[in-house]
Amino acid sequence: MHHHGPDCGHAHHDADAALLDMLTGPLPPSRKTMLSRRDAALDPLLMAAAFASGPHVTRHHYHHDFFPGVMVPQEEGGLDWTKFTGEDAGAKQERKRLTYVSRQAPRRTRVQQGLVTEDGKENDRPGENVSLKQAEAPSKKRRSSTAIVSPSPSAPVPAQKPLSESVTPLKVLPPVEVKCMARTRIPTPHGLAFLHLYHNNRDTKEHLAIVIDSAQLSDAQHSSTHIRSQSLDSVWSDTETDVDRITRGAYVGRLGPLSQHASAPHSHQTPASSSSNPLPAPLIRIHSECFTGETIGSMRCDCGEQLDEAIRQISQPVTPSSEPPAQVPGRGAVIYLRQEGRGIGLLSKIRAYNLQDLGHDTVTANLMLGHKADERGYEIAGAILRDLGLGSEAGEGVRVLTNNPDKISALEKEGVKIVERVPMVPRSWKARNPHLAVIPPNMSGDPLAPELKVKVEIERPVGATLIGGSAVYGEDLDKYLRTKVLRMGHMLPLWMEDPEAA
Ligand SMILES: Nc1nc2c(ncn2[C@@H]2O[C@H](COP(=O)(O)OP(=O)(O)OP(=O)(O)O)[C@@H](O)[C@H]2O)c(=O)[nH]1
Repeated sequence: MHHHGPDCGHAHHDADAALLDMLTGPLPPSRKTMLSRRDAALDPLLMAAAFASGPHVTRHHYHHDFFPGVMVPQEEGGLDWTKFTGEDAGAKQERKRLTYVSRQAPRRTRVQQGLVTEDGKENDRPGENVSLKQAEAPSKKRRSSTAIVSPSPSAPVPAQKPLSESVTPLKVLPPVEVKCMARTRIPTPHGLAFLHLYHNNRDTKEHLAIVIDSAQLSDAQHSSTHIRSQSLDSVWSDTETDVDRITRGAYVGRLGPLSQHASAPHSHQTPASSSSNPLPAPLIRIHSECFTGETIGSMRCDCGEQLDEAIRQISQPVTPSSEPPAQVPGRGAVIYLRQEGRGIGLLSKIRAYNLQDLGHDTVTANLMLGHKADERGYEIAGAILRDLGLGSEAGEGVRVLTNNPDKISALEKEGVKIVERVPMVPRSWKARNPHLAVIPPNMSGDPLAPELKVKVEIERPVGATLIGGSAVYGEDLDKYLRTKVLRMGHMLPLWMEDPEAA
């Protein structure tokens, strides 16, 4: 922090002297090779140091005029010194020079505007509001001179804007938009998936859709039952080639050295035959990122197994209602949202875990840290589902894998048509209480007999997506699951407390 005391900048400063010494003094023999003189590059620094020790220039000016951004790295035109690596960027590209540009209106104008009083003092604007940016800055008297980096030294000098203009009012957000940037085939232990990466206009995170629909591999034609991204398959520019399209994943069928069919743009117009579609509605899950549960196999939560289980269940073959019934590949998607820790982020979640170790539950821990129990949003998920043609009002709707009633209502608010909720019973509960493994047939399109289901789920081979495989069981996990039921209304039977519940 710099100061604005009355003596600021006028007195002799030891630091300035030390700096000058360092720049101009003879180097000790031992340092000669380590710190060689680079006079040209240091010129502006020397000037600044010299000016800073002069009688009329304070250290305040020194920082702001020559090194804007020393204190406020995000300052417009400032250099972000937090990213300074010490490497000589000029070695690779043409050296960029610091140029001094004043953004201040002439004094005459400033006096007229009441910015400078007769006695020569700079004033704050009368009656101005302090913008957020100013509130963060150490001084309200910030000058608007700045140094910018060429090559735009001759950029027009903008007149000072009235402060009211620079105070950003709370804006109504534009409608959420998503664009699928790329898609690729991913083989998983449960079967084939197409990973879709999305960008959006709300945050800078790369949200994902794991689409399971292996039928589109063999069928080169676009069918209304295929789960395809409209934004990915659309034409992005007049000049894009088939290779561009195929590279981002806008192809149909299977991609191979001898099979390259760029997809055609399409819209998700519901075909007239949608009511006669014999397939069960696609099964989807909206999953929130959980580094601990998914990547390092944490047994504090059930996130890892939920992701694995969702991909497994969606991949299960389904039986169409047509005659004769024959199994066809399952289809659906996991929308993978980058909202770690129910939206509070990994750092806060780690702190929350420590509070949980002190005896608080997951909801209280969040509240103690100043967060809500759940800070997630589902607008982006809604937009991704629309882009994939899933759950549209006129279409077949979706079946949703969840126990969380809030998620169901949030999705319905986004206009997602949900025809069924499919519960996610924790594997460890099913393993200890086989009754739980029997899912009523109307709750799932899974035709497997209950006995077979239990066997598949408990003895399934360890998948690469879940460290520790099916052995997910522990005190922490049971505590977490109990809290989800009791404090967040998750729709699961608490069978340990109440054997009847199962
Ligand atoms: N803040 C916090 N987040 C957690 C904790 N444990 C897991 N999470 C996060 O919770 C999210 C998963 O949410 P859950 O509440 O487990 O399940 P859900 O998605 O709401 O509900 P289901 O659809 O039924 O699974 C992930 O983002 C995890 O990182 C915790 O103790 N504290």
